[in-house]
Amino acid sequence: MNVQVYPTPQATAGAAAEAFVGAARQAVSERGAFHVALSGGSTPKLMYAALRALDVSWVQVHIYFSDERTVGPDDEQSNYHTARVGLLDFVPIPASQIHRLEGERDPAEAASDYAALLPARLDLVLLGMGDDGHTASLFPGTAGLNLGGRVIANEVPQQHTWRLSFTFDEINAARARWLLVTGAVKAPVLAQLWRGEGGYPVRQVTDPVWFLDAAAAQDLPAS
Ligand SMILES: O=C(O)[C@H](O)[C@@H](O)[C@H](O)[C@H](O)COP(=O)(O)O
Repeated sequence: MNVQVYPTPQATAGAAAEAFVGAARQAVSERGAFHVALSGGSTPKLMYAALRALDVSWVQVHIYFSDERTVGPDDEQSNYHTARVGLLDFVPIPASQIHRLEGERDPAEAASDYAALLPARLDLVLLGMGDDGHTASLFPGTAGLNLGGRVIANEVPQQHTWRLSFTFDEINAARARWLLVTGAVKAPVLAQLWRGEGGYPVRQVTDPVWFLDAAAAQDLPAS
């Protein structure tokens, strides 16, 4: 397992941002572009802030989203909105290279259209993890956990809503997967994951690189 633990959320985000620069440089060097899917939630905000100050060849970066809430792009709940106000408004990435999941549309139609615009293979999928062990919008007990294809509409009864999400097939087809997880609230789930317990959705992500802060990693066995 590739597990990197840093003392604080800021240090964890900074390390992930530096790794993002390296991954982008390698993808551009090898294939002329960097196709990366951002995750949602709040954890990425610190990484976005760190990325704004780093040297990335943004004109060769294509941004996607691993999941999205069924809201419009200006809604503060939107993962696109979080990325836009935290990063995309501050870097010279062509608007045509920001590929938004259209949460305001019919979920099934939006999912189908999004799958059609994805590259054959993403270079990187950035993911977070909820304190219930979900990742992207693949929540415990939802149909999406077992759906194939690339992008789905997933009903999330525990949140009384639908979400748009990559499937695990899509996530695991990418060249790389990073899980950025910080905060003590995530520690119990991580400890169970490490013990092979809990049956959490995130365990279906293959060969991730874990970027953890000390609080999230506090219950893990000393490596
Ligand atoms: O849309 C979302 O909510 C995310 O894609 C989700 O999978 C997120 O990564 C986790 O819920 C962690 O969220 P936090 O970073 O806010 O803890």
